[in-house]
Amino acid sequence: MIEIKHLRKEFDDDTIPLKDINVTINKGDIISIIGPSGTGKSTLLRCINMLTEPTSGSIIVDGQDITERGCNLNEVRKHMGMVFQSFNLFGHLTVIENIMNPQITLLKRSRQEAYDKAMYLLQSVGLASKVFNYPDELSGGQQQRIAIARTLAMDPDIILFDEPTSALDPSMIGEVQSVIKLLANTGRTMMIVTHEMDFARKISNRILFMYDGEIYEEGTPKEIFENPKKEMTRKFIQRLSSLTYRIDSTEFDIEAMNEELHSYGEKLLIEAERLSKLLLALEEICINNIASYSDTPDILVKIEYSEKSDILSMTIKYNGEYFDVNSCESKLFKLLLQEPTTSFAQTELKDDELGYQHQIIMSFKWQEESK
Ligand SMILES: Nc1ncnc2c1ncn2[C@@H]1O[C@H](COP(=O)(O)OP(=O)(O)OP(=O)(O)O)[C@@H](O)[C@H]1O
Repeated sequence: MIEIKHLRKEFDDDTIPLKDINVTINKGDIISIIGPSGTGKSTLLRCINMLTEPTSGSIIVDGQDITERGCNLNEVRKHMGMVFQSFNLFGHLTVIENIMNPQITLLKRSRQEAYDKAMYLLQSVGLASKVFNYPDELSGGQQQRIAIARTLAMDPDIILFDEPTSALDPSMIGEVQSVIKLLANTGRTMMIVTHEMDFARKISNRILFMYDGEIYEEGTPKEIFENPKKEMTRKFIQRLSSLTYRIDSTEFDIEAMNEELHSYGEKLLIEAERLSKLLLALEEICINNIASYSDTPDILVKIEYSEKSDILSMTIKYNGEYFDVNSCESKLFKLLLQEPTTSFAQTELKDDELGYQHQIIMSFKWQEESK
C-alpha cells in the first residue's frame, strides 16, 4: 500500500530526525511506532502525508511517488487521515460542523450526506449528545473522540495517529484507546505513534522501534516486547517495565513492595518523595480499606512511570464492594488528595479483560518549583 525508501529529513538547524527509513506498509496493517523521545517518530508520520516535506527518498502510495514535484497532495491526503496529539478541532465551530465541513469542502458531499455521516460516527464514538457543543465545552478525551470521528468521516484508506493520548489526563486515556481499538477491528490500515506500550502491544500486528532516525528493529509485538534482538530495543523495553501486584490477603507484604518500588524509582530517576506519596496512597486505599472489607480481597495494582510526561501513575482494579476514595480517613492521605500535583479518577468497568468491576487511577506529577 505504501512503500517508503531511503527517506531522510534534515531541518534547517541541522537536526536530522530521519536518516534512512525503509519500510513497507501493507493494507490492513496496524503499526505502532515506538521509541525514545526525539527519535523521529512524529516526523516520519508527518512525512508520510507530506505535512513535513522530506529532504530525500521516496514515499510510494499506490504506485505513485508523492514526494515528486507536481504530485497532487490534496488528492493524496484525501486517502490519509491524521489524528493529532492536540486534537486540532476548530474552536469556533460546533462538534457537528467540525465533522461536516471537511466532507462538504473537500469531498463535495451534500449537507444532508455530511450530516448523516457525522451523526452515524458521533454515535459510534459515543458522543451523539454533544452535536451542538463547542470543543471547549468537552473534556480532552471527548475532543479526541470527535477528532477521530472527523477523520473517519473522510473515509481514509489509512489513518495516522500522532500520539493520540499524550495530551490527555490519565483517566481519559482509556476511552480514546477503546475507540481506536474498535477501529483496529474493522480492518483499517493504521499507523500510531505512541508511548503507551500496553496499548501498542495489544492493538498492533507490527511494531517499529525507532532509534536515532532509523527503524532500528521491527517485529511483531511478541518479538519486540518479549524477545527484542538488538541492544537498544532491549534497554528501552526494560526501562519501561511496569510493576504489578496482586493483593489477595490482608497480610500483604507492603515492606517488600516498598523496597521494590524504591529500586524501580532509582532505576527510572523518580524522586523518593513522590514514590512515598504513591506508597501512602496505595497503603491507605488498598490495605487499610478495600482489602480490610473482605476475607478474600481481589485487587490488582499496576504502577507505571511515563518518562515523557513525567507522570507516575497507579491503576488499582478490584472486585467486591465499591469504595469511595474520598471516604479515606487518614489525615495525611486527605492532604495528599488536595495537592494540585495529585489527581485521581474512579470508574466502574464494564468489559474489563481481566474481569474487574472497579477501577481507581491515581497520578502524581512532580512539583516543578520543589525540584
Ligand atoms: N520543525 C522542526 N524544526 C527543527 N527541528 C525539528 C522540527 N520538528 C522536529 N524537530 C526535531 O526533530 C527531532 C525529532 O522530532 P520528532 O518529534 O519526530 O521525535 P519523536 O520521536 O516523535 O519524539 P517524541 O516522542 O518526543 O514526540 C527532535 O530533535 C525535534 O526537536
